[in-house]
Amino acid sequence: MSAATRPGLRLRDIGVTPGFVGTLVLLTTASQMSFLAFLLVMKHVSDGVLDTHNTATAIGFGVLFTAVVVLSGWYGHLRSAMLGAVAERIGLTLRAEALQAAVRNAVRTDTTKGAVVLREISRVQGLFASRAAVMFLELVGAVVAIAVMFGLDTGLGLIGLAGAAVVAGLGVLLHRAAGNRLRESAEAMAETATELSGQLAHPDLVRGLGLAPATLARWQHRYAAALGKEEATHRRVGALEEIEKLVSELLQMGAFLYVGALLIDGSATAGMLISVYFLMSNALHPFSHLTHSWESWAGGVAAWGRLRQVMRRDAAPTVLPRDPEAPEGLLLQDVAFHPPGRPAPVIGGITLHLPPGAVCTVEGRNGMGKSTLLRLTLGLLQPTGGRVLLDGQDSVHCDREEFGGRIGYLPQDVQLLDGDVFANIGRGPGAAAEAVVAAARAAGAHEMIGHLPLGYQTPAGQTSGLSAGQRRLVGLARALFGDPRLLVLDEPEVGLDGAARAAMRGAVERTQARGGIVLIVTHEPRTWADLADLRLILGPGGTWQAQPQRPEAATQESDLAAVG
Ligand SMILES: Nc1ncnc2c1ncn2[C@@H]1O[C@H](COP(=O)(O)OP(=O)(O)OP(=O)(O)O)[C@@H](O)[C@H]1O
Repeated sequence: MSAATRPGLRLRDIGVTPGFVGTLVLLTTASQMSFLAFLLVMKHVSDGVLDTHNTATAIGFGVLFTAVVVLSGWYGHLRSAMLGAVAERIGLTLRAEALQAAVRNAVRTDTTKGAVVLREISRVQGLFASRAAVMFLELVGAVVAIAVMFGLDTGLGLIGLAGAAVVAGLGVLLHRAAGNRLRESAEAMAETATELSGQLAHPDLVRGLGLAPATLARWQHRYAAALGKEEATHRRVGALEEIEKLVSELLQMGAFLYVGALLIDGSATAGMLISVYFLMSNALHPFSHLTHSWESWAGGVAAWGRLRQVMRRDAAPTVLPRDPEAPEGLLLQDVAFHPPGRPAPVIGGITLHLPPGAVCTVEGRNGMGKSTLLRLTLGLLQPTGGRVLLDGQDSVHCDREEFGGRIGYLPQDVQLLDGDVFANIGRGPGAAAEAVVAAARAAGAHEMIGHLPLGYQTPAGQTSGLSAGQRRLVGLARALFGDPRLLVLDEPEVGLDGAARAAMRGAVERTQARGGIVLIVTHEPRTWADLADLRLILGPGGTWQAQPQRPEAATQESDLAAVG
């Protein structure tokens, strides 16, 4: 079955609708028009005032000027508020969805992309928050200003046009000078910081093996190189920015002098002389603003593209209804996993039915695909062929929250999340206390937790002082929380003492007795031999073999397993 996905992230999902863009264009045009009206009125009125010395007209002119400034400010405020709302919406809605896609991406590719996705979201937010997204609209103002300059005098229009071309050209130069260097050096710096924090996450190893000086030296060397590159680029960009500013001012002054000459010549008015300064500024500044915000604009657009890609490729799969024909329990129907580029599949078309109350051990040498099979069963990995159904519900095309509630999973490397022991067992801080304690008791962890300094309130994250065995027991309690229908244990016996092993066995027995299904990856099949109904043995190249352990169970439940 192919993974049906949503059409992907669109601009309208974050509120950038045609209506939104239209309103932005209208506000920008209105602001430009009011500026233009102001200029024309100012020109005529000031020429009149100079001739007639009429104070009332001068006051009227002042009032008009204030009104236009207030109006433009109001338009600007409205526009900022609209853009701010988009930035906020990106933070509120996109973050959750994009992070879920990042988690799916991380599970699929075995990488940690969450932090990268967060950075991409911040970049897109920055695009709107910094107004860089609407810098292009400001170009309308430049076109209008140049057109008015042509209307006043062809020579003046040419000065405006040439000035805009020079500033835009300098912008291109500026962009070339910065090129990808700023982004590259920022990425190099982020990479070195990530690498360092990755190494510092294993302080015992780094200190114990005396790796600290080498680690720091390597980091310092790479960091200094990235910093040097960034500073050189900043210096170059800074110099070009200064040149651009100077050229803009010279051009403005040039236009002023040109109209001054026309005035002396009698072919221009004083009003025109005053207007020309504002007109030049309107003709040049949008280009220079665009240049200065180019990095954040280009960065934001590229980040948007990458975000769309992640969200399209790792969009939430569509939820399929339960298959009414499917039998109760866990059904693996011709499940295969053949990653591209590999000569043979990791999992080669397993068909298996485990009815309620069945225990199955999964065996095989290192690298034979045991963990991959568990991930396929849990729906964390999309099979390249076949499907997995738990009580008729597809494990990939499901409501993850609902499906996750029916699953208990104890991975090989137990990761406890930030928060206390209670929140970890209860899969969140709002769980019912009785259910959390019941799960802890079932895992044989209740007493151990009682002896912790803060009991169930003991922090359980990475920095907690829980031992590896204690973490495993808390992990088992989390797996048993809510009496899951399917309990999946990845090498559960590793690193546990006698009492903890007994608790683990007890948990399997109780799950079996209440009609749950248990899947155990193990390198010690004998530990589970008396409980297992079925042994699934994985071999190289996706080969597999299913051996029923209890003939009576196999005959009673004729479809306990199909043998491949
Ligand atoms: N998403 C994936 N893409 C490509 N290859 C993968 C993917 N997931 C697993 N594999 C490959 O499948 C093989 C089996 O890995 P898996 O972790 O399932 O083995 P295992 O039997 O659990 O090993 P061990 O006993 O050492 O834990 C490995 O070679 C691994 O690289």
